[in-house]
Amino acid sequence: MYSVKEAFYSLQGEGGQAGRASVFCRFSGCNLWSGREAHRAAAACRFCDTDFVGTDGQHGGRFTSTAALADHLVALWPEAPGTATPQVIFTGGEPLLQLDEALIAAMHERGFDVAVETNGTLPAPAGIDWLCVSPKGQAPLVQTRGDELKLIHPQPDAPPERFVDLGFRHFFLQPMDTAPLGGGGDSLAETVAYCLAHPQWRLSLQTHKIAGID
Ligand SMILES: C[S@@+](CC[C@H](N)C(=O)[O-])C[C@H]1O[C@@H](n2cnc3c(N)ncnc32)[C@H](O)[C@@H]1O
Ligand SMILES: Nc1nc2[nH]cc(C(=O)O)c2c(=O)[nH]1
Ligand code: SF4
Ligand SMILES: [Mg+2]
Repeated sequence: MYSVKEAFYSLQGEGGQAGRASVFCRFSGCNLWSGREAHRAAAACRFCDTDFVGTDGQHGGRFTSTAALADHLVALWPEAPGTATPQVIFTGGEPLLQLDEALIAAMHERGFDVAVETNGTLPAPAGIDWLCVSPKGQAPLVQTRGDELKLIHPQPDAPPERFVDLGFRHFFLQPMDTAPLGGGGDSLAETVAYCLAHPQWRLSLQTHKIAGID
């Protein structure tokens, strides 16, 4: 049984695949926050910009079989000209609470590349084509390799220096959107300054928010 908050077709907004058309599957639930505002201040992850509670979003629901969820996601890919490889991005919430090798294989069988956005506190199943790890504060990091490390900045308890020797192909710093926290701070200026001073890091902007899309 898989619990999905919402599923939709959009452009990957962040990181090294920004701009790529993708089907998003947002799983319900997270191991670092309940998703309830009353619990935010005491959570292990306190800056989340996402509603991942329940299964009531667009194209959300409970899926009792791997094939049913895979077919549901494939149906969101448009009938479109051209030869672009379809991609599904599993996110959440924390997708590694639910994503398994069977679902990855089912998406591969249907011709999709599989990307994942994870907080890195749970081991990733085999077969993922693009693994994005976004560490959170002091939460123990078990996924120390992947395609991109995308650190939200600034996090006083997660300085970039701690991550530079890990096994990732790309290192991105993404400014913290403080709107979910009531605003304040200038994450963008601080992140730009850090990237200028530390060229190992590249700037990642949440381009879907700029574009006004999901
Ligand atoms: C909502 S999370 C879901 C996936 C997974 N739980 C994680 O944290 O990576 C998706 C992406 O949004 C990022 N994110 C969450 N809140 C943010 C914020 N306020 N500003 C910038 N990025 C944020 C996360 O770090 C992660 O890279
Ligand atoms: N367009 C778009 N790109 C994204 N990349 C990662 C997202 C996420 O919430 O995991 C996200 C999202 O919510 N929307
Ligand atoms: S780990 Fe990801 S989904 Fe969970 S609260 Fe943090 S940003 Fe949100
Ligand atoms: Mg998002």
